[in-house]
Amino acid sequence: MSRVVVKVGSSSLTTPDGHIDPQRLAGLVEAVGGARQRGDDVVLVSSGAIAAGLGPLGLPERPRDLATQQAAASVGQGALMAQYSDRFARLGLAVGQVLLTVDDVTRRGHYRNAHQTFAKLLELGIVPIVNENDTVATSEIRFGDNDRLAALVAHLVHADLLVLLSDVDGLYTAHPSEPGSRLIASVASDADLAGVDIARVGSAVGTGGMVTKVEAARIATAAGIPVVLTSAQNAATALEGQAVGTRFEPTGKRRSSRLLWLAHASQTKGAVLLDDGAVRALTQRGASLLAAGITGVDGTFSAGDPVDLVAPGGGVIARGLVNFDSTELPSLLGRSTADIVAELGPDYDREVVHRDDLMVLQRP
Ligand SMILES: Nc1ncnc2c1ncn2[C@@H]1O[C@H](COP(=O)(O)OP(=O)(O)O)[C@@H](O)[C@H]1O
Ligand SMILES: N[C@@H](CCC(=O)OP(=O)(O)O)C(=O)O
Repeated sequence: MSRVVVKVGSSSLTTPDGHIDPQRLAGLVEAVGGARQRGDDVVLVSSGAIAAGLGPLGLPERPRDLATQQAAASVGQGALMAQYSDRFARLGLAVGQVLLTVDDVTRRGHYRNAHQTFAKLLELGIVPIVNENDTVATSEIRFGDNDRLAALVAHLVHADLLVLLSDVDGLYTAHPSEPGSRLIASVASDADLAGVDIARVGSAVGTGGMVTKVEAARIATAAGIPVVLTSAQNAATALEGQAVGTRFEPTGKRRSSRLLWLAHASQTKGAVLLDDGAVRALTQRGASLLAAGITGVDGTFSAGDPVDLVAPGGGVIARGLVNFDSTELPSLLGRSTADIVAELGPDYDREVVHRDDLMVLQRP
């Protein structure tokens, strides 16, 4: 038995006039049902809320402004879930809706909660259907694309495989309409992507084209999870474990899920500027960040927010969840914790960023 996260794009589920395509949705549900019958756990990450809301709202194309996107998502998400519930019920399977925002998975308490929600749903044999909570997500807190969301969910649920389904049957050496472009069957490392052209955007309803899919594949494979990228028509074949589309091999090992979200999903609210000693302490010794090694603060943030940690040269060397508000930090800069506690009391006996809440992105 294995655990699979399947992500399906808007273009594979909806018609150009902004409605759900019932046949294609049913085909996907059949494929997922087959995997469940074999005993596999499946989490479905489904896009299509905005695209499926266009028709009912009489919108001719994907709106550009956030408020109308949110309204379309609100209508479309309900329509999608209604069809999924109906189709899965015909196979004797129950579905559970999970709508996530970035905060749900980066803040410590919320993250644990999301993890437990998935564990319980899977234990009960339910097929979780995940999307971003588009209706409440503002531009600052948005993932914006479900490819990366799926990679992070795959890591969160300890998946054995991530399947990315699109309207194209795999990654090509250049846009599939370019003469001479060829399907790439296997990607073992970044070196195999050298010279591959993924710049051209995809369908009118999809968001990221190949760029976000390759990025998602990088996140998942770096965390030890293989990825298969293929078309929705090939869903059953991919779920049966047969070679199809493009397979990305794992390049790294599993690490703390919450920190993976922090590095790849969160939008930082500001930055904390470090001196050379602090950079060395973080990158070489895995230490926590103390006020003594901080030279400045940028932006407005509250305790608990994700921030960039910036080296003297300007490079972002890490991300972390900060334990102080941006208004509190300036008076603490360069001071030892003992000195701060002596003046301000035991409440101030905390690291600016604890090492457990910190992800080093690059070593100088
Ligand atoms: N090198 C490439 N190989 C395959 N597809 C590519 C490539 N470069 C760009 N694309 C485009 O990316 C599209 C898939 O992305 P997108 O439309 O966002 O899909 P989805 O809605 O499934 O997320 C393909 O249909 C294709 O037009
Ligand atoms: N959350 C959005 C989808 C975002 C997205 O990544 O779309 P797609 O590129 O079609 O996978 C929605 O449901 O409309």
